[in-house]
Amino acid sequence: MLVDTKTSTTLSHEGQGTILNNNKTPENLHPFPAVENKDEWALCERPSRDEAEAAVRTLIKWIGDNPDREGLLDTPKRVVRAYEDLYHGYREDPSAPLARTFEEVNGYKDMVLLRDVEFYSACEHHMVPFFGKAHIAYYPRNGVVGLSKLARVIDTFARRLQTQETLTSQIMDAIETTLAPRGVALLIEAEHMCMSMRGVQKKGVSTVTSSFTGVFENDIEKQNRFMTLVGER
Ligand SMILES: Nc1nc2c(ncn2[C@@H]2O[C@H](COP(=O)(O)OP(=O)(O)OP(=O)(O)O)[C@@H](O)[C@H]2O)c(=O)[nH]1
Repeated sequence: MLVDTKTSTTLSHEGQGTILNNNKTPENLHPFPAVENKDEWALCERPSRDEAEAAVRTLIKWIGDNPDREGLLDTPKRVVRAYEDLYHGYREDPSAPLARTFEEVNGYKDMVLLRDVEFYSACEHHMVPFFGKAHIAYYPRNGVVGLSKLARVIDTFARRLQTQETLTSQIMDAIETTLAPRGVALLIEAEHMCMSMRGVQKKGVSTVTSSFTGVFENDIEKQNRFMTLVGER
């Protein structure tokens, strides 16, 4: 939640109480914290669009090109617009898509599994893409959630600077705390371009992360069933 007066800004977010009194207007601040559970997120002040475009011009010069040549003249504007799209997760509340559940599902209590949810993210070390598929399952407790909403939660976290491990934990935490199902299973497989197009240059490496809670953690048969269904093609 963001509360503002013209003279002082107070920000708070579920589990992340931080007060900021610095005479900033809301436009100067990101609505959701980039850093979970740390006071550092209060430092996430948003520069102006002009400042962001100037930074892109600087990077163009840094790589050795001329930002004033015709082909690059509008590039800073395009890059800043593209960043708004690529990193839209910073402007979204990850718990919002899960707020609405459907309770009348004719007593359905078995596993709900979404396989092959495509996602695109960027690693926080090099700001280079990593992308792949997430497989997510849960056992309902008090109803089910719209299928697209799970994919939205994945995207909200993916569209921030990430590590694959943090992405995995954040998706799990959001589903656990908002939906409180009987258990969640999540497996993410991804290729990191920072390993293939630069640096060590190993193409086709698939990094796999996983997380299990509730019945998936305690009942190995349920966990195995999830893994089998994810592996079956
Ligand atoms: N654990 C983890 N590491 C990642 C992820 N994305 C990128 N990395 C790694 O982050 C590391 C950063 O290492 P540094 O030594 O600080 O950076 P670097 O000199 O650019 O490293 P190289 O990639 O080896 O050239 C690299 O080993 C990347 O492969 C991720 O999602 N999870």
